[in-house]
Amino acid sequence: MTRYLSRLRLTAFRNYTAAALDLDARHVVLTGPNGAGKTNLLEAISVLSPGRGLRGASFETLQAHGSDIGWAVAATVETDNGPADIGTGASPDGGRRVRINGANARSIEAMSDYLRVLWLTPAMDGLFSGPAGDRRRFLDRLVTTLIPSHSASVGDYEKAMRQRNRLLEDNGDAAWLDAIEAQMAELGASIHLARMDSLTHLQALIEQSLDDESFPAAHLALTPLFEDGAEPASSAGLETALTARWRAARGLDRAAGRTISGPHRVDLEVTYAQKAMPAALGSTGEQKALLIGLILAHARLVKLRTSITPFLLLDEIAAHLDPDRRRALFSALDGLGTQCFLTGTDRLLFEALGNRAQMVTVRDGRVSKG
Ligand SMILES: Nc1ncnc2c1ncn2[C@@H]1O[C@H](COP(=O)(O)OP(=O)(O)OP(=O)(O)O)[C@@H](O)[C@H]1O
Repeated sequence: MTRYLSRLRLTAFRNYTAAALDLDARHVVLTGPNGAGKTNLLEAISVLSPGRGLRGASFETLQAHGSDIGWAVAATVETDNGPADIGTGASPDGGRRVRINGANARSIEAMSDYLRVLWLTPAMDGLFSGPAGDRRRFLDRLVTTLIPSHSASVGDYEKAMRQRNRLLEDNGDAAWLDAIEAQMAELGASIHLARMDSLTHLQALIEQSLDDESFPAAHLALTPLFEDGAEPASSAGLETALTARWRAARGLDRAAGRTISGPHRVDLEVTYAQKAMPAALGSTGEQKALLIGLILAHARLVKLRTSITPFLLLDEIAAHLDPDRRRALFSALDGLGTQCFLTGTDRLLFEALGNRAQMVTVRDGRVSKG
């Protein structure tokens, strides 16, 4: 059976006061005017996974303005082993609560046993040639969908780095700096290796999509750029290299007020048919087609490595594609065997999906079927 969301409930989430949606296993098309709440609904699904969701927003911003009830998102996931009720929301300490089948769960990572979520949004348009941060977020998202604890490791690394920056600023104790840099190096090396491993697997699947004319991602190459020019041979080698680099850079980092180099600065070189981006980029529609090819490869990878078919959230994608590519997208989504959530302002864009999708109208933070 295809895993699917059969029910979704939003409380005090963005522009939704309270909304409930019952769904069947088909794709879900959300249509409605600008500002209706379509992306917010996708974001609600995305926060059912580790990390901060598809906008990368802090949890406070998810809270509906003017509401004194804490935000919450709950869903029922239908699986081969029966339905599972999962939910997350604001917790009094400013973090988030996680509930699975009526009990509190230790962390959001536990949710990954029930669902994995991937998305493609207009904010990812700069993935190939925009700022490095966009590619880092993509990379960490890639790893998190395969190794759910990755998101927390990145958080721990960043926390340790902030501590280091504060210690440098305060001219703190050198032994403390040694200890924090050692902790950063251990976390940084494992984060780096997980990224490289996931990227290698993704690249292999990208290359296998050769026959896909509509989404010709097969010629796309994502290659890590190393600050030192070459990748260290082992995790231990990387830890040693990072520790040495940070120790040597204390003066420079103190002057800069931040840690100038390390795994938090990694970037990817993106080429298409061996040509560098952005020169190799075609039209807006062709770029979208490449991004779709990439996300489809990502979805196949998650399915292959975790045996959990991920839910796919595609925000405003159909509008950029010509009718042939739209049809190809819909059949590619069918081929994945997952429930996909698509948004758009124009219902006609989804006509070719016929009854393979259920239509949902979104208006002023309210949802209705049909
Ligand atoms: N915390 C919040 N509380 C209340 N409203 C919010 C909150 N955060 C965002 N909004 C509002 O939610 C509305 C809907 O946003 P959303 O991005 O979901 O629209 P959309 O239907 O995807 O529109 P578009 O077609 O323009 O992309 C916006 O008007 C925004 O101001």
